[in-house]
Amino acid sequence: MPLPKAELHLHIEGTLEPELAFELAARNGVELPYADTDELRKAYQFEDLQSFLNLYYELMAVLRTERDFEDLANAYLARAAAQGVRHAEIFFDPQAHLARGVGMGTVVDGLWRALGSSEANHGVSTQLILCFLRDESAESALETLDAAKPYLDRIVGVGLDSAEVGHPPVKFREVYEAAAALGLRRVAHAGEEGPPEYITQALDVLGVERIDHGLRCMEDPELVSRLVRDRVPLTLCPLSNVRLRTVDVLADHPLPAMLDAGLLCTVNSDDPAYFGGYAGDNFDAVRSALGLGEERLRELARNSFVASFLEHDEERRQRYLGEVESYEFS
Ligand SMILES: Nc1ncnc2[nH]cnc12
Ligand SMILES: [Zn+2]
Repeated sequence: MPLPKAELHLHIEGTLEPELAFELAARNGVELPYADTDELRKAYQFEDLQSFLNLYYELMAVLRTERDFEDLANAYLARAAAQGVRHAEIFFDPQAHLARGVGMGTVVDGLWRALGSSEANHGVSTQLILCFLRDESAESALETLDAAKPYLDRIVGVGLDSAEVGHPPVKFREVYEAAAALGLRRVAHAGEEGPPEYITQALDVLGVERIDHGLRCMEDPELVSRLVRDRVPLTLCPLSNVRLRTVDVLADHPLPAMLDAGLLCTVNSDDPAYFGGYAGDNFDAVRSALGLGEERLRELARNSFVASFLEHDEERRQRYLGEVESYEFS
């Protein structure tokens, strides 16, 4: 049995495996510029975040109907459950779909067909986080939040993703204020490729409760002290960092130093279909590459539930935490 964990940094569009991409392409009559899954897999060589995003957005063309989003989410939930994920807070990128003429209702209703029955079907509780694309305009983000208003009973919070450098958090002050006024939780990608100041801005200007990635905080000791003092969770994605070349090799990942510094780190998969592994694979990889012991792994699992947005169901959070504490490593 794998270590129980929550996954807090997972883009549902990043779970599109090549086999499902081809299946959906055939179903929807979409032509992909790759002969087969082998050729597509060969394209998974990334120089940086942007080179990955280009393929990530290109492949989304196959996602057209509610059923496509349902199938995508069910495939992820089955894989995540098999790797010990008990709770998943799932990002989605509506602007990437709206731009292709796929409506907010198609996306949310489709995802919900899988998420609404995920506990019964997969034993995984779920929440949805709507992400704004930071390389789109602030107006577009506001329009997107507006389009999501009929669906807010199924959305726990907002996030910020896509190309980071040159798109500082401050650009999205207004939409985050509007989201807060609607009672939505707030997170943002910061310090993945962007500088430590973007992390500070996300906290000060956007009022985020968690930082997605946050890796580059290590360049600023004062910021590290603040994140430790305020117990701001960081949703790290080790295999993603290697594939997008933020870190040269996994053995160089700063995770052990971050834990030693007292940061509230969690381990997640980001875009598992593209980066070579789901949540449990990321745990296994840091265990072997970084030599993390059992108590460090337990700490990471504990942190994931502490950092999750389960305030509406503290009983559940305590149950999950109990599973972590009583887990026996084999
Ligand atoms: N790792 C990542 N960083 C920023 N935006 C993303 N969208 C999907 N994955 C992402
Ligand atoms: Zn991400």
